[in-house]
Formats: sequence, structure tokens, C-alpha cells
Amino acid sequence: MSESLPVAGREQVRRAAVRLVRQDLRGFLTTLVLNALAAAAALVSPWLLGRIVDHVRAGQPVDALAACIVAAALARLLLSRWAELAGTRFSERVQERVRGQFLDRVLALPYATVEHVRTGDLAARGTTDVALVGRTLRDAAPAVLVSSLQALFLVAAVFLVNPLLGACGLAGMAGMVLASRWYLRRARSAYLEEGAARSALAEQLAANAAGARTIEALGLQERRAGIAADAVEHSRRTQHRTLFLRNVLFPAVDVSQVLPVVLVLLLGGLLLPGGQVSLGAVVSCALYLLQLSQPLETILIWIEQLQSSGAAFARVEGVAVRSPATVGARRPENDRIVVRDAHYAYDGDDVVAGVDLTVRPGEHLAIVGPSGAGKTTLGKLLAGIDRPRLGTVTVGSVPVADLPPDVLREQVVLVTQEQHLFLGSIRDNLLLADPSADDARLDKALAAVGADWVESLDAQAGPLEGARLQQLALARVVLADPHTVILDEATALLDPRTARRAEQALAAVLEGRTVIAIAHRLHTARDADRVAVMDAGRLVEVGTHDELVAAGGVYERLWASWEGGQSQSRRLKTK
Ligand SMILES: Nc1ncnc2c1ncn2[C@@H]1O[C@H](COP(=O)(O)OP(=O)(O)OP(=O)(O)O)[C@@H](O)[C@H]1O
Repeated sequence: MSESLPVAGREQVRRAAVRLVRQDLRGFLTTLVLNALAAAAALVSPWLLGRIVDHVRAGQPVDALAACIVAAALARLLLSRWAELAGTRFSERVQERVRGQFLDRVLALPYATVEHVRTGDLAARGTTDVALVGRTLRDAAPAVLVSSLQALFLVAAVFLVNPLLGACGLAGMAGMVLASRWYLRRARSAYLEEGAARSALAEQLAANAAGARTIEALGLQERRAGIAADAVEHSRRTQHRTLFLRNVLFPAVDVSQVLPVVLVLLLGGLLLPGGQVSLGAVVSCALYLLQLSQPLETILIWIEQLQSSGAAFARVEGVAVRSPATVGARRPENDRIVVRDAHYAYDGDDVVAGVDLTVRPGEHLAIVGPSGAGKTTLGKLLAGIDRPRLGTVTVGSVPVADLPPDVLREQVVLVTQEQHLFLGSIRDNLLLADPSADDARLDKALAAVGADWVESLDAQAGPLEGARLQQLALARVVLADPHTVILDEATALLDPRTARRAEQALAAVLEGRTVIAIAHRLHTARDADRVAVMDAGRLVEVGTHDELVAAGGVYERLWASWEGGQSQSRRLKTK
């Protein structure tokens, strides 16, 4: 049941971009003002050149004007370097925030969401997309900002020198505007499709690599290779589409770039004899329009990256749609866990079907049933790792699967025999459960689970044998301090001596909490306050051990066969 994360809409992307600028408004304004000054300085030289032409024609000296040109060129150089530096610094700060924000949001995604999104999708967003947005912010955004300001100032300058020539030059740019509009209208969806196809391809490759053994064992090589080839082909087609868009845009722009200059020279040539324009004005305008081609070219070079990174930013921002860090998930009102008509299916039929159950705060509840009855699956629904297909599983009236990890671990923690150690010190491994805990709390948690073998919190958490691993996992539970602990085969595979030690640690951890034990050995059920019996995905009986034995139903039969097995093994041992 894998799904894709959403993609942010235009409005959401716009708001996110504005938010990013607002967070560093000073940096943005500094960059803008410096660029405006550099662009203004660039206007001085062509205007002065025009004046020089007129002065030469009139036989006047031009030394002062020439000196001004040198001064303006110097000022322009200094201002544009300064603006570039400010722009790069601003972009790098924004880039850092985008990366940090993405990481925070992904870490805050509910487990149930992470479990079900396609791994390739999340990986592609976290790597290719974030990197593309970063590159754009570093290179494209400053370049486009500078060039836009330059272009704006140049057009304004042409109009100031001579409105008629300005209008003529602007009309010459119509071709470029049309070509850009044609491109922009198609580019967003084309780049989004290209990004999605890239994700799908990464997903297929990751799945093939992860399941290589299974594929080989089941002889599925050809089928999987076929599916991967389809994904490659789809990705190729989407890339061809974006390539086609670029192939139309760039030549069209190249041709339309020279058109304004040609038109201004033609009109200037017509008007000059009648004296409607001076030669200096024509020269200035032509120079301005020639200069215009450079910022326009820069904009067009980067516009492609802006488009594709706009799509990438929409995919990066899409994570926020699901992230409680931005959505603002409700906090549970109390500790009561309620299951209402919960259904869950992996691929085919429901393996949990219409379960209703209220777990009373503070009780010890055992879930029992034959193998394959759906006990572990119900445990995962109760722990918020999976989301029911139908119905609800709530804690304090909030769906457990919607809770971000930091809130969830204060509510419900699932302890299984599959515990992970992460590369780092013992302290790093413990802080996962409560990043704010000081060393005294960490030591107390280790003492509570009897982990007296830990000599230093700074020691690297190397490979550990079962019981020690389990103790670290339980110390994490102590630190997270949830009101409810779900145990699924937490000690089942440990050898008896180790299991006893682990169970002692467990007893210390469970004190004062609600406990839901998925009971594979029925003596756990006998000691529980209540027993819930599952059979073929349904909850068939709920009651105390004595009540259920007296009722003579499924539980009574399970108990009888368990007791029979136990006394038989006792007899065998005494023989
Ligand atoms: N990841 C999975 N993909 C597909 N089917 C699954 C998956 N996990 C469990 N199942 C199926 O769902 C059904 C319920 O499994 P579940 O593990 O919840 O039962 P259980 O009562 O805990 O069994 P056991 O006591 O043997 O662990 C079984 O038919 C099982 O084969």
C-alpha cells in the first residue's frame, strides 16, 4: 500500500517563498538595493557615449565625459561585485533553511505516513530535489534577480532617451515574450512529470536492489527487469518533452534578441534626416538595447533551472502538507486508547476486521489468539505504525497514526525483539527517546533497567548481545515515559536466563503504565487484568482469565492446549 507524498500547489509554493524571504528581509533588501545601484551605474556609460557623439559632431571637448565614463565603469564594477557577494550570502542562508526545514518536517512525519510513502519518492525529494533547489538559490536566483533589475532599468533608460525609439525597441521584443510565454505555460507540468518519473525510477531500482534475493529465488528477473525498463522509458519520454520545450525556446529567443536593435537603427535612420532624433540618442538607444540582450540571455538560461527547481521546490514543500510540524497536529486529551470498527489489510483480505476495543488507562491487557489471527497487526495499529483502512484507533480522541514521533513516544511505545542500535555513543542512542534529557536522567534510566554494564555514556554502542540490546531499548522507553507500552515478543527469542533478566528490567519499566501484551505464551494472559482474544482478524472474546476459562470459548480451548503442552513438557523434563 505505498503512496506518493503530495506536491505543493502554486499558492503554497508562493507563500513558502515569501516566508523564506521574510525570514531574512534585511539580507534580501540589501541584495536588492545593491543590485539596483549596480544596474543604475550600468546605464551611465551608453548615455555618456551618446553625449560624446553629439559633442564630437558639434566640435565640443569630450575629456570630462570620457573621465565620467571611466568613473561610472569603476563604480559599476565595485557595486556589482558587492551585490553579488550579498546575493550569494543571502541565497546560502535561504538554502540552509530549506534543507533544515525539510529535515525537520520529514523527522516529524507520523510513522504511519513514512511506512507507506514510496521510499524512492522520499529519497528523491531529500536528495535530487533539495540539491536542485539549493543550486538554484545559490546560482540562478541571484543571477535572475540581477538581470531582471538590469533589464528593467535598461528599458526605462531607452524610454527616457527617446520614447519613440523606446516603443519601437519594445515592440521588437514581442517575439521573445511570446516564446517565453509558450514555454512557461508548458514547463511546470512537464518538469513535475519529469520529477515524478525520476522518483518512480528510483523507487523501482531501490525495490529491485532490496529484493534481489527474493527476485532471484522466485525467478522474477525478467518481470522485474521489464518493469524497470518501463520506468526508464517513461523517464526518458518525460525528459524528451522538457528537451523539446527548450529546443523551441532557445532558438526563438536568439532570433528575437537582435530584432529590437535592428528596428531602432532602421527607425533612427528614417528620423535622423528630419531632425526628430539626434544621432547621440540613436546611438544611446542602440547601445542600451544591445546591453539588454545580456541580462535577457541570463534570465533565459536560468529560467529553465528556475522552472525545474520550482517543480522541485513544490515537491520539497509537499512534505509540509503531511507534516504535523506545519499542519499543527492536535495533542491527545487523555490517555484512553479506543479502537472503533478498525479494519486493516496488507494486500488482499482484511487481517484485522471490525475490531472494537477500549483500553482502560493503567490496565494490563493481554491480546491472545492463534498464529495469524492478526495480533501483531492490531499491535501496530495501536502503536500508530500503521493506519486502519477503515475505522479509527485513537488516543485521547486523536488518531494515533497522525501523531508526530515526538508526541507519539510520550503516548504509546511498541517494544518488539527487533531493536536497533544506531552508529554513535550510548548517549546518542538514548537521547533519541528524549533529546532534552541530561546525563543524570540517562544514568537513572540505565539503572532502572539494570544496565550496570554501561561504563560510560560516551562509549560507542557497538554490537550488543540480545539482553543488553533489549535493556537499552527499555531504557529508551523509561526516557520517553509513555503512558502505554505495547509488548510484542519483546523477550520471546532470548534464551531463558537472558529472558529472565530482561523480564526483570521490563517489570521495572512497566510499573505504573498501561500495558498491552501480545501474548505468545499464555501465562502472560493469566496474569493480565483482561484478555482480548483474536481469531481470524476479529476480536471474539474480552474478559478476565477466569471469566473466559469459565465461558468455555476460544480462549478456554487455547488455554487447555497451552496447559496440556506445559504439563507434557514438565513430565518430559522430570523423566
Ligand atoms: N507484512 C505483511 N504483508 C502481508 N501479509 C502480512 C504481513 N504481516 C502479516 N501478514 C499476514 O496478516 C495476517 C495476520 O498476521 P499477524 O502477524 O498480525 O498475526 P499474529 O496473530 O500476530 O500471528 P503470529 O502469532 O504468528 O505472529 C497473517 O495472515 C499474516 O500472514
